[in-house]
Amino acid sequence: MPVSGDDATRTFVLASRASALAQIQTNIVLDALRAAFPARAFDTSFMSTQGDKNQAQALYILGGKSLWTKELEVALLDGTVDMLVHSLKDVPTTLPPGCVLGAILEREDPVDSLVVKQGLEVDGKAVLALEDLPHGAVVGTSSVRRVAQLKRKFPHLVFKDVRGNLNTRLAKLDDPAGPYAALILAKAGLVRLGFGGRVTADLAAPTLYHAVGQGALGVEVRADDAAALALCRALTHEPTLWRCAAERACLRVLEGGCSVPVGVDSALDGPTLSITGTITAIDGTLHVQHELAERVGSVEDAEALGAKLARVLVETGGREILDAVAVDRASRGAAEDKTEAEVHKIEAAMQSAV
Ligand SMILES: NCc1[nH]cc(CCC(=O)O)c1CC(=O)O
Repeated sequence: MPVSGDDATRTFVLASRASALAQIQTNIVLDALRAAFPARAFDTSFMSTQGDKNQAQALYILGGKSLWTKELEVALLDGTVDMLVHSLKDVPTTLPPGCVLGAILEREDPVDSLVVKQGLEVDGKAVLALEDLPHGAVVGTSSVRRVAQLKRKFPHLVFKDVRGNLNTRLAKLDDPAGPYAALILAKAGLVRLGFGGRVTADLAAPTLYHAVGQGALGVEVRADDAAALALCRALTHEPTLWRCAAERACLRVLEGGCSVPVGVDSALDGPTLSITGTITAIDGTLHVQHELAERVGSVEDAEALGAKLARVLVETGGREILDAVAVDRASRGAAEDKTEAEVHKIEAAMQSAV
């Protein structure tokens, strides 16, 4: 029985996946709620996604679009939990009916970082940048956005998938017999997990435009849960909200998720919001980029700016790039076409992802 009303004894249950990063992020939100509302009760629930057969079936029927968040949303909507804590970049730009983003917390540095294999030297010198890596050196990342942009700027490097949670990935990197010279990872995740010391260099724009929403935490609640929404309002960091609203509106118009080669960079300078958007072909050959800046006075203004940016990108060559990405994906098999066994495999992979 969903409990959406408010009484002083209500316990708000925060939930996320059970990965180390997800748990740390949930605890960040928990600490913020306890600090702001010392008289209220909060609890956490960490959901392992070794989903039972019914859940796997449900995921299959729902399609592969938002596997990251679907299972948690089922628990949110049925009232088992009250607040879902996500890395905002993993949250689809359109939420299911009945779910809303109640809070967006202050963003960590959204840049991607270069992490070089421990002790790696080239010509007797430590590697401090992608430029220092020799022809054919293998860089690990599973993100099409990172591969597309970096192939274009560093054609001498080879990009290779790397899977597993952060510890596993770093172990694969440092394995003397392993193929990787370096990895590209979101700085925010490294810092939150206590691996900030492994960052060799930040790859900020214009070297690499980060993912929409990267570095920010989002809290998803039931749209009709006025009490949870009121608590969330106290956690929201307005400058992060405006920047992320613009970034997400841009991606929403481009109809992409985290698996399209779309990069952004945004800044709020007084009332002026500026946002750069990029779309890059998977092989790095084509690239469109545009920057808009406007005075904004509301989240709606920020969203309008992001949507306008998307239209400019589409009209200046972005449409052709995105269509080519869609064709490429279809040829590799759409998520909707996957068998239940394949969905299980995807789930297991996500479970181990950071
Ligand atoms: N897609 C995985 C993911 N989702 C959120 C983060 C890191 C935290 C963040 O970007 O907010 C990561 C890891 C990475 O991309 O290196």
